[in-house]
Amino acid sequence: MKSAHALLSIQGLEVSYPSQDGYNGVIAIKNLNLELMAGEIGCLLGSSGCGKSSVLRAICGFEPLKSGEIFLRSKLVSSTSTLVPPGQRRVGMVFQDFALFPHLNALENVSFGLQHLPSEQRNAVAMDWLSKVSLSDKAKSYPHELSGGQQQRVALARAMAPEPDLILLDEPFSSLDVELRERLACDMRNILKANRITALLVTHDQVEAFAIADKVGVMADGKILQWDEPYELYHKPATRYVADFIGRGVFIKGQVLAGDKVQIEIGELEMNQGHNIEIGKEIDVLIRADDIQHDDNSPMHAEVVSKTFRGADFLYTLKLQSGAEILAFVPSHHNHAIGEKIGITLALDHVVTF
Ligand SMILES: Nc1ncnc2c1ncn2[C@@H]1O[C@H](COP(=O)(O)OP(=O)(O)OP(=O)(O)O)[C@@H](O)[C@H]1O
Repeated sequence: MKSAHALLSIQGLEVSYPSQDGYNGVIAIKNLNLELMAGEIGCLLGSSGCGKSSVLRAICGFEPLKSGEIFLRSKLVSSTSTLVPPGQRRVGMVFQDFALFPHLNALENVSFGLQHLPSEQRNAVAMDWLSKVSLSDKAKSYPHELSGGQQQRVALARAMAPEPDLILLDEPFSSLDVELRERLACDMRNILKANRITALLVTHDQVEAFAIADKVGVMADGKILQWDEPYELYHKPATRYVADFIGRGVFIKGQVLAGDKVQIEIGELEMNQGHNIEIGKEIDVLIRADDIQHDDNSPMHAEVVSKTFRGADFLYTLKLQSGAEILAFVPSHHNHAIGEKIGITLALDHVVTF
């Protein structure tokens, strides 16, 4: 159902590409629905080839639709018989490689989309946007004189300056260092929110998606499997694929007990969503790395099978008595050897079962 107040509304979107031999086409997007309210930041999250960029291209007007409709501010911009040209959609775009004009300085890059304004006003507006992304002092710098993060902020200012209704961001952090990404994702969210900009981002990186977006859609094979707030996606994944894709975890076997409980090898858990499951039934229980706590005093032990040092913590793979393996994040001052048995406790809030 299309909401009258959505800034962006996509209904039943299908996009396909012709195959190389010209016969059987590739269906890249299948019956995709999504809505963004004004000021909301959405994100499409999925692995390579799942169709994220095809959705952005369809919103921009670069792809004709096989079926479905796209509305911007309730105006039909794409359908099988309508294709409003990209330049008339009031949609801004920030590309993976930022695509700044190398021969123009930061100010000129930002003023590029402001040709309709008299030159004095154009400069003032561009300077104002540069200051909103904290780059007033770099107005005269050329892209090659700016760091990756600064180039990205110029690209964002350039996209925001003409005040589009919607900004699309295609993997905006992928060319930057891993450490930088999380901080910049947080900065970008603050800039977008401070300027009440509606944005849709695509990424394959969950940390980025969660740091920036109000709503995240997990995509696979041209479909959105779940569109939800990050907290809900993490704690209440609707499908096994989503549970697997989000966070670090494993499934271990459990048996349903009376009173909506489930027994797993390392304890008894209360199910928040397990009603109507027949007692005695075997189910899979998701145990994430952050559900397991290391505790030297715990009587329950597991053997360290492998470990990855991540700076602040280790990601341990631990073997239980049955041979089943679980993951655990353990503060990095607890440096245990492979083969050692360490004490663990279960600390689960939301039990996810399939
Ligand atoms: N121009 C094209 N011609 C034919 N097939 C295409 C074309 N563009 C994309 N595809 C196919 O459509 C599917 C979705 O591609 P898309 O680029 O939307 O995925 P993506 O999730 O953005 O991937 P990535 O994260 O790698 O950029 C893929 O199977 C891809 O091979």
